[in-house]
Amino acid sequence: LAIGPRYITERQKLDSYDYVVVGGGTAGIAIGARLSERPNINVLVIEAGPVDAGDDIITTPGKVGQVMGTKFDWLFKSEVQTAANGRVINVPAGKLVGGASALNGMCFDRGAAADYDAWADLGNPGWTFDEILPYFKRNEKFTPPPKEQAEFYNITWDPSAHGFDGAIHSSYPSYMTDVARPWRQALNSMGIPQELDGHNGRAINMFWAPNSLDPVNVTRSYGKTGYYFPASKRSNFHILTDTVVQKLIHKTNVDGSITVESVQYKGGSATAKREVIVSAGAIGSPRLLQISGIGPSPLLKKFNIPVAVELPGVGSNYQDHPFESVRYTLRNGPPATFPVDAERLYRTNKTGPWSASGPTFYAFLPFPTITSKYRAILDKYLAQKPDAYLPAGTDPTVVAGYAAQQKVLAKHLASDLMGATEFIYGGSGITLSHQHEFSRGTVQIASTDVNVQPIIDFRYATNPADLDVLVESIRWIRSAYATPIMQALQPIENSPGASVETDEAIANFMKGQMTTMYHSCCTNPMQPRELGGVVDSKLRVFGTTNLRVADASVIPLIPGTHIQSTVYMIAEKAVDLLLEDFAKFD
Ligand SMILES: Cc1cc2nc3c(=O)[nH]c(=O)nc-3n(C[C@H](O)[C@H](O)[C@H](O)COP(=O)(O)OP(=O)(O)OC[C@H]3O[C@@H](n4cnc5c(N)ncnc54)[C@H](O)[C@@H]3O)c2cc1C
Repeated sequence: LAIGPRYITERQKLDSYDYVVVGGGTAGIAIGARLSERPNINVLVIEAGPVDAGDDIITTPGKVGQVMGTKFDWLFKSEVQTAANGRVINVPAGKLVGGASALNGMCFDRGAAADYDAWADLGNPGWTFDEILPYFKRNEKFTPPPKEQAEFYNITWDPSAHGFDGAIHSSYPSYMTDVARPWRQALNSMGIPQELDGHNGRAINMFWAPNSLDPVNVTRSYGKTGYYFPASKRSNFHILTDTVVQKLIHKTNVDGSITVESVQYKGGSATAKREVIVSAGAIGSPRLLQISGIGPSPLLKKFNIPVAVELPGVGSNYQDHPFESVRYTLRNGPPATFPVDAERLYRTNKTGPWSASGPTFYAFLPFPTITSKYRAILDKYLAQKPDAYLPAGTDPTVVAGYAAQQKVLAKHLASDLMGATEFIYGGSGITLSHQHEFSRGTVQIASTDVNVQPIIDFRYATNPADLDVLVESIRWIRSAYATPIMQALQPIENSPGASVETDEAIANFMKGQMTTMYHSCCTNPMQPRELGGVVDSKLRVFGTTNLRVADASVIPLIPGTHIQSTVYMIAEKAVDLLLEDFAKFD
């Protein structure tokens, strides 16, 4: 196997590999790297983007957000959001080794147990929280906060829920401000408890969660550092960078199933002896399947693509966490802190604001905590005809899948064990985001050319039940600011403003604001085929013999959390599923 540098040119490529992974992003690089830990396996990862050169905008925590819009971003844009005031929304997506893990805000939390139990409820054995916890832990290398920091902020954690020798560092930044203390106290005064740890299945109420942060170098921990670096030293791990996969080439078997024979890219192709894994992300994976003839036949026929496997679910079920902000001025708030000399502090001793990225303190509130109207809203939602707000002409299997999701979602949302809305306090206001939107979007090719961006339609707020949840969430924020603790800060609501009072006015405000929290997922749902599923519970694409998908696209229901650690968990579990079948292909 041994050939020179691990990131290779077309000429150095082997004739075939045990596994070919399409997309070296968050999930893909993890899968490729983990497989290569077995010396008897060789693996090729093909990534559209480069290996970054340790660019400051990627590695420095305080610079999060600055990679968007650069050469490391696919620069996608959404369709006009007709139900959300006709806006076009940027949809950033990583185009480099490590994918979105190099772009993201470094929040490293998990969903509540109910979020994943809901996946199992949809017909996916093996995916309850208890069953997937080992894979979350396998990915994580947790460093608890120092004692003084933990005591000052009351940061608590449950050691049994963390991994300590995984690939991705999780830790707390040394730089924190105390601006959220009154908020925490106010929520406590409303009877909302602080959980021991969001990582242990109780990512509800209030809790602390770490960032994907290397505590020694105080830099981003991501796909490149955690998985690519160790793998690149192994002779059985190869990667083709700056290489966009155009198509999966397959043959049809006597039973009608297909076998992928090779993976085609500009100037060449690669062959897998065992399996091909598509990990091109929530936009890239359905695009590649559709171009390759795996998808809804009406769409494929529109582009004269022969239908290899009729799978109406490919590109359906698109979910995200739309977010909005409510802005306040605090007339008696804490004095503003000026991050003087942030650059010098970071460069000299890795302290100061540049050493910190995303939030670490969260409130994910169950629906019954947010509103006493939760039952009425859920009943109204359950009474909807399943296809009432899906795109016209949605395939009956996809409608059946949505009907199953309606029941599962409503059951869990009625409990105290699933977060319905996330609230992040930032001093001058609250960011709130709907964790389980009822609307469903689509991702559909616009061309047979993989370099043409597909039609990305969130379809935000197309289901009016989403607005019911958001209106109640705004009302809840107002009730939190009405507590004596928050009133002592003398808040004035600037936006939407106290005059925006009726349900209709609040809903209108939301429609004009909602935008992506960058959690695109669910476009190749893991669900039974008769429910519009694309992969089974072992991530095998229905109707194929050697093709799996493993990335954010296989999530059936978006969990109430920032989703990167969930994607890493999927990748870690995918490796075990692949290895279970390793011998089958001998
Ligand atoms: C700006 C931003 C901020 C975020 N913030 C957070 C956060 O703070 N916390 C959190 O938990 N989550 C966050 N997320 C979400 C999380 O990072 C992503 O959901 C997750 O990383 C997606 O992983 P993935 O493997 O599905 O896709 P990706 O990581 O996007 O990987 C897909 C890879 O496939 C490659 N690819 C696509 N098509 C092809 C092709 N045809 N040929 C070859 N390669 C291809 C891409 O270039 C990419 O590298 C954020 C996401 C973004 C974009």
